[in-house]
Amino acid sequence: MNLETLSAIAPAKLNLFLHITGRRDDGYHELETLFTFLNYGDTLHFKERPDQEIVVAPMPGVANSDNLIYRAARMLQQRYEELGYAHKGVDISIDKVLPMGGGVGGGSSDAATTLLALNKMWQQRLSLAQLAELGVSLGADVPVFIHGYSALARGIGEQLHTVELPERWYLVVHPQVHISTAAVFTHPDLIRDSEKLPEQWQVAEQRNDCEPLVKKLYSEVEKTLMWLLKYAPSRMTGTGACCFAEFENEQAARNALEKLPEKWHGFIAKNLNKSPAHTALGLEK
Ligand SMILES: C[C@](O)(CO)[C@H](O)COP(=O)(O)OP(=O)(O)OC[C@H]1O[C@@H](n2ccc(N)nc2=O)[C@H](O)[C@@H]1O
Ligand SMILES: Nc1ncnc2c1ncn2[C@@H]1O[C@H](COP(=O)(O)OP(=O)(O)OP(=O)(O)O)[C@@H](O)[C@H]1O
Repeated sequence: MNLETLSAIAPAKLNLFLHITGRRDDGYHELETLFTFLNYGDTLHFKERPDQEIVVAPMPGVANSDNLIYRAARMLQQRYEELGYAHKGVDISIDKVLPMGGGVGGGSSDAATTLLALNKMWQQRLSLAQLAELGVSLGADVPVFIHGYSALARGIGEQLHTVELPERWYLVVHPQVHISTAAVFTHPDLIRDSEKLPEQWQVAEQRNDCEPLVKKLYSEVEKTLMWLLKYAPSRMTGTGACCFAEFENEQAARNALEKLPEKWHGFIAKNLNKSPAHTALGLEK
């Protein structure tokens, strides 16, 4: 039997800005946020199995049944079953480099790459729109990773408008604190009443509405931002903890990384308008 193998990146995302414009009755927040992808992320390896099993390599700190990779694979199998399409089982291993709870969307990106890669292995039966609809129940960030292009997101992050952004270099720093997205979104002091974006806007003039609260709760995040701001314009991504500084070229970003205090972890990456997962899997919009 010919068992197919496939590897693909699950890239990090940055929220170049994040405004919270309201709260829905179900507790989810309405956002206006600008997503771009980085040429840096986890790598997932898929190998078809002769049976129907889904076997995901253990991930420290995450129970197998909670692993978004497992949940995405199982969800896709079930959808295929409902529609009467054939599918196989799969072994999935991962080279994890993205910090968990870091605000760079690692779990959502792993889930999205799993959906994209398995749908490709199983003859592309579902469209990207169908995969995004499936994926949003795994995480609010999954749709943008399925969409695969830099986007302004509205709603809870699932209404996506493709944008073309300039390519820049980023120094992304993880202050080595774990921040729960749910804890930030349920905090009474979170800013939740930002004005909607005007017709014309500039990224530099925007902000991350979670930043004041997270800086107050986690002094390491405040210290990280103060340190980065010495080198370049800087902001937090998502609900933290990672913060990023934006540079015109790679060398300037590297010069700053060389001076990074040892207690923090940092990496350099370039943003990409097309997700490198889509490039790796040969997917078009
Ligand atoms: C903050 C962002 O990272 C911005 O990209 C995302 O919106 C968060 O996406 P995510 O981690 O995939 O979020 P989910 O796993 O769907 O939700 C985690 C928790 O965050 C809260 N949440 C999330 C997204 C959103 N628009 N409003 C929310 O209030 C919910 O209370 C939820 O319990
Ligand atoms: N494959 C996975 N990779 C990472 N985290 C996972 C995975 N599966 C489940 N999780 C759980 O999801 C939590 C959030 O992970 P994630 O890395 O996506 O956070 P994040 O970067 O803050 O995301 P976001 O920017 O979307 O808020 C982790 O703490 C972990 O318990």
